[in-house]
Amino acid sequence: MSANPTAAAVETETNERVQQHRRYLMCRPEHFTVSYSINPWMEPSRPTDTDLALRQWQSLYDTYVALGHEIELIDPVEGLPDMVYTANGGFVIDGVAYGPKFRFRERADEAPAFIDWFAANGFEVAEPVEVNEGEGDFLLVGDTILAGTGFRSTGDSHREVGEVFSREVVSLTLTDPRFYHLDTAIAVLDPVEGVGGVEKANIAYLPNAFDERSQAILRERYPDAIRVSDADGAVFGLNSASDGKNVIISPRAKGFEAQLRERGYTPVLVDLSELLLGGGGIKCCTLELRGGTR
Ligand SMILES: CN(C)C(=N)NCCC[C@H](N)C(=O)O
Repeated sequence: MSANPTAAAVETETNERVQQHRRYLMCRPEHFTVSYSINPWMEPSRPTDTDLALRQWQSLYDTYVALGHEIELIDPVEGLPDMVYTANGGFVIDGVAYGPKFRFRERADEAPAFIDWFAANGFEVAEPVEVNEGEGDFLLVGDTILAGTGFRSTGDSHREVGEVFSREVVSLTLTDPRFYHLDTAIAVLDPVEGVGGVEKANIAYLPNAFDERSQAILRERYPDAIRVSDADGAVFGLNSASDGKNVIISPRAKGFEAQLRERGYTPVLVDLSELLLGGGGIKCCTLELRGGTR
């Protein structure tokens, strides 16, 4: 413990992790396969095992349920093997769902499926004009939206998402094609704004996934962030889901697991190795539903 009373108070406070309830949208990978390549992880010549993908996905689902979270399911559509990655299906705050508009033709038909689901389940839909891949590239940290660009969502979608939600949007540029969505390079650990103007929201991130300007922004805004190693980033360690206390991560991200423990979080290990063949992990299979009627 530090001799400085202020620092001591912060240490104590940051180690008391409080679990928050979550409501997530997921999609069973019944049609999962890799039949095309739109990211460096996808190799259509490599066989995939749909049953294994289903079992691994089920363990993620069961983990969320065991932690007390609420899961909604969207029906998988044959011929849309990437639909399991529901994080790309929209971005939802206060019951408003900003719909996706996919970069690649291969995923374009997922957009109406997600938009119809939101409309049928009590969400107000904001139809997108600009190319954006939902919560894959938009992360809510406190009151701020961190928005990724460089590979998928456009800079214009950052303006659009800001208009839809009337919130501050901070644009960050990804530079490494392996980390083509923001949720591969940043994990939101404490999404809720602190009390009395104190910003308690914190993140973990992979500095080398970003250009210099974005790294400087992240350093300045989140001086207390966990910076993960390239090795942990390369196994999609950051593609994780946090409820403020439990952080669901890949069992391969050993260093990140230790960093989380040091900060008082509880890492929960779930292996989605088969879904990684499509270029997605835990967070990709998880879309947070904030607000809405239920
Ligand atoms: C963590 N990531 C990257 C996601 N948010 N989504 C995964 C999308 C995978 C899909 N094959 C694609 O390339 O779009």
